[in-house]
Amino acid sequence: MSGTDEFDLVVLGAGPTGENLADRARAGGLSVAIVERELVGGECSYWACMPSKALLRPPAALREAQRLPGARAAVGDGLDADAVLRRRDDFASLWRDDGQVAWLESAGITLVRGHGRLDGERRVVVDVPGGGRRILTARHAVAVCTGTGAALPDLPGIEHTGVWTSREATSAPEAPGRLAVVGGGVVAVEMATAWSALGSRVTLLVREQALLPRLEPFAGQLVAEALRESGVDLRFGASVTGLARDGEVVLDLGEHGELRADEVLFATGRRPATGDLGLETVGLEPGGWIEVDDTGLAVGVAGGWLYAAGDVNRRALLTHQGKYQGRVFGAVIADRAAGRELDLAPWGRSVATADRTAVPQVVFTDPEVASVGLTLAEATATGRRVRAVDYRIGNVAGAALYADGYRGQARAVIDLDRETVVGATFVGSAVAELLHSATVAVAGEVPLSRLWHAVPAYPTISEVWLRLLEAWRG
Ligand SMILES: Cc1cc2nc3c(=O)[nH]c(=O)nc-3n(C[C@H](O)[C@H](O)[C@H](O)COP(=O)(O)OP(=O)(O)OC[C@H]3O[C@@H](n4cnc5c(N)ncnc54)[C@H](O)[C@@H]3O)c2cc1C
Ligand SMILES: NC(=O)c1ccc[n+]([C@@H]2O[C@H](COP(=O)([O-])OP(=O)(O)OC[C@H]3O[C@@H](n4cnc5c(N)ncnc54)[C@H](O)[C@@H]3O)[C@@H](O)[C@H]2O)c1
Repeated sequence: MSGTDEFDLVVLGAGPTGENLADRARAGGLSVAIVERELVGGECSYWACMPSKALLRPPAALREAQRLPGARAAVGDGLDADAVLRRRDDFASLWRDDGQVAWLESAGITLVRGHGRLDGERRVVVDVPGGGRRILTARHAVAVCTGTGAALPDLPGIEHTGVWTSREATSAPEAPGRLAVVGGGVVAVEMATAWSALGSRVTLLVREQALLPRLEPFAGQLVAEALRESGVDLRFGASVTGLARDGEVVLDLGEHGELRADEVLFATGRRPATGDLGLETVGLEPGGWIEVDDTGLAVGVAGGWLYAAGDVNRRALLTHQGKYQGRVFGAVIADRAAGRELDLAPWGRSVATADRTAVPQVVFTDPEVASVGLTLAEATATGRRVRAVDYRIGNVAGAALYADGYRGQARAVIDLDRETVVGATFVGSAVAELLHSATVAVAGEVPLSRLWHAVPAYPTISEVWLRLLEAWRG
């Protein structure tokens, strides 16, 4: 079967980014087709954010109750792992996308199932399930929102070993007895936390000397301390040099000997899903990240018709940031098609300014890590005159009430010339919900003189804001 269809916009990939971009372009008056080769909803819904957070939330709730005399006795110390896994399955919609397909229909977006490839300017060829091709042409634009897959290191034996990537780590039906995790980034620490709580004996193998290297150093230190206390065997400076499976997995750790485990998760970063996307037909390098300007236009492609949004452009590999780009770029595509004027000033409606200076992220470990904007090191590297102010969150009345022995740390990075907050990091229980206050301060460039008037309620953990301001004033 083959056919040609014309739409104003063709979107490749129906993850959270593609869905939002298609929705905003449709709302702006365009006809939109979206091409998806797997499940509508993308990585986030089925093998990333949703199932991982569903695995992490029950152990977090249990730990919180265990830290409170009176509640501790009521919850005991066990976790019902089967119930956690069943709830995870529900949050992954049992790996079915009917709900999201219905949403696409309600939004008036045409779904084309199959693997899509660019075929020159404003043309997409889709290999449809069951054979055959469908050709889509775009009157105005094509948006690549194809996301990423797990990046595996090039190790002897890896292709025959049956290793876990983030997909297996978020969808496994039961906890392996022994789980080795390779990597020290967000996926590694979240999944080590989850599977350790679900009953696996976890060994975390970190090539570097610290966890979460892109965040403030105290974040990785506090998470490392807590992982060790929860029984994770955390090894820094450990590199896997080869591996094999003989019933169990045998990891060669070079001079550090070998490690045996039932499964091994490689949480070693992401690679863009652009290897088989026809990028060579539009003058871009297959397999590479697609660099874009602040309106989403691909750099190096003439004619102003190719956009890329979400993970695939490498600006910020986070669902909320992909959705933000989807909202901004989808509206830009509709505005350009209609000849409407754009608002290109920093923080204008047509540019994704926040990607550069105000990206929030929560790492759902115990303790949680919530951060936004620049770390002290990043801010210093930009040439700004900055100063960090720090405070122990456990000294705030709200935190002491929240949990006995509350451990946590907060830092605000202050721009000394503008007297605004350019970055903030909170580590501790329940800090995730505190983060948006910092995001508003950073994105809004709220002067410190005004933040004094943003009074945190007593006794909440958010009083840490007051303590940070006091630390700044001295
Ligand atoms: C374990 C894990 C946990 C995470 N947790 C969080 C979290 O808590 N919070 C957070 O913000 N982020 C989290 N992330 C990151 C988040 O998953 C990504 O940032 C997000 O999924 C990116 O969305 P996207 O739409 O750009 O890409 P994706 O979600 O990867 O979607 C891309 C879609 O394109 C489709 N596709 C690819 N190529 C083609 C093609 N040629 N033709 C047709 N379709 C194609 C794919 O099938 C997929 O459906 C996590 C990531 C991992 C791995
Ligand atoms: N809660 C969240 O927001 C959340 C959760 C999970 C993932 N994510 C997103 O997904 C992205 C990917 O996460 P990730 O943890 O896979 O990547 P990452 O880039 O954060 O971390 C990768 C880690 O693997 C290590 N590594 C790389 N190659 C290696 C090798 N050959 N041997 C040993 N170690 C190696 C790196 O040093 C690093 O510590 C992140 O950028 C993050 O934004 C977000």
